[in-house]
Amino acid sequence: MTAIQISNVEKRYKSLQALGGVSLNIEEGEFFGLLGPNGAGKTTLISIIAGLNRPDNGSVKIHGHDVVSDFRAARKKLGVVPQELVFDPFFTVRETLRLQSGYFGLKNNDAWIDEVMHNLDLTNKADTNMRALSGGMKRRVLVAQALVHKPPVIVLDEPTAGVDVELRQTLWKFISRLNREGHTVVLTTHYLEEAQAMCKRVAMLKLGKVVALDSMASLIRRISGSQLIVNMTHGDLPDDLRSLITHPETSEHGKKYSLRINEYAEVEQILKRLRESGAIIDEMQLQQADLEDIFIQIMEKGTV
Ligand SMILES: Nc1ncnc2c1ncn2[C@@H]1O[C@H](COP(=O)(O)OP(=O)(O)OP(=O)(O)O)[C@@H](O)[C@H]1O
Repeated sequence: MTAIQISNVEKRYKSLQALGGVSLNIEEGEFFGLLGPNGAGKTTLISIIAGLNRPDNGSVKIHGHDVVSDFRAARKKLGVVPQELVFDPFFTVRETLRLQSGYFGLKNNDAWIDEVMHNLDLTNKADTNMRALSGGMKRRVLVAQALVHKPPVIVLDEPTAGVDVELRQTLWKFISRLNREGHTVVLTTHYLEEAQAMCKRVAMLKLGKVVALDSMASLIRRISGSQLIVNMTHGDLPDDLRSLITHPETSEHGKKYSLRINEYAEVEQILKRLRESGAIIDEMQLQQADLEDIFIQIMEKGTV
């Protein structure tokens, strides 16, 4: 079944086209990444998915329920962790989670609330007032709140922005477990390493349009080859190797270059040529292409 069906969604803020006809299908059980630079339209799309913002055109369905015409049913299937920390400061953590359960008509939800708190390392803060929590702890509650009704679809809008390593690990462990148990997860993040580690498929948005949509594996494959980074204390790159330069870098000691290589055998050839030319290599590094390289290429050139 399709977990989230986004069909030709358009959204305009006065003269600004925030979303220019976005279509995407996210299947049940996927771990999906929604990536893009600031202002690409990710949060606008998520707020439309969450039913908090209306599209000017197009539609979104969660497990077949339209987020506008069938809002209540769609909302039950969905847990959204928003980017901004907004809370009622007068309640404790447990009260906040009970209230949220009540919003979904769930009574006697304490066993699950306890489990969620335990998995997010919140148990010892259960009776603490929200206003007394640190930012990172508040973010944990925000995640817990999104999960109180065990939604089959979980959407996280930059859940790790400004949080420490410990929370990241706790959060990813729990979210991965939920994904393994069948929950669909949609994630936006500016930490591309995180997206590369977690997401099986990604969409990249630019100025409100989908500019790439593919599995992580084939996106990574699309960018050809790796790079050999050499730092030379003596000599310089021979002319016949200059066409391999991806970007010259400045180095305090000697000359530093990143060279494009398509297969490892080429490393040997390059080193041989450098030796023949009298260059002395001080430092050398082999770097695999990663999601960040692809992201930069797609955002700059529109394709890889
Ligand atoms: N309520 C609003 N009124 C007017 N313009 C808005 C509003 N919300 C968003 N925008 C604009 O719409 C565009 C898309 O914003 P959006 O927040 O969806 O991007 P984003 O991809 O989530 O960015 P970020 O990575 O910075 O969170 C931006 O140009 C933004 O300034």
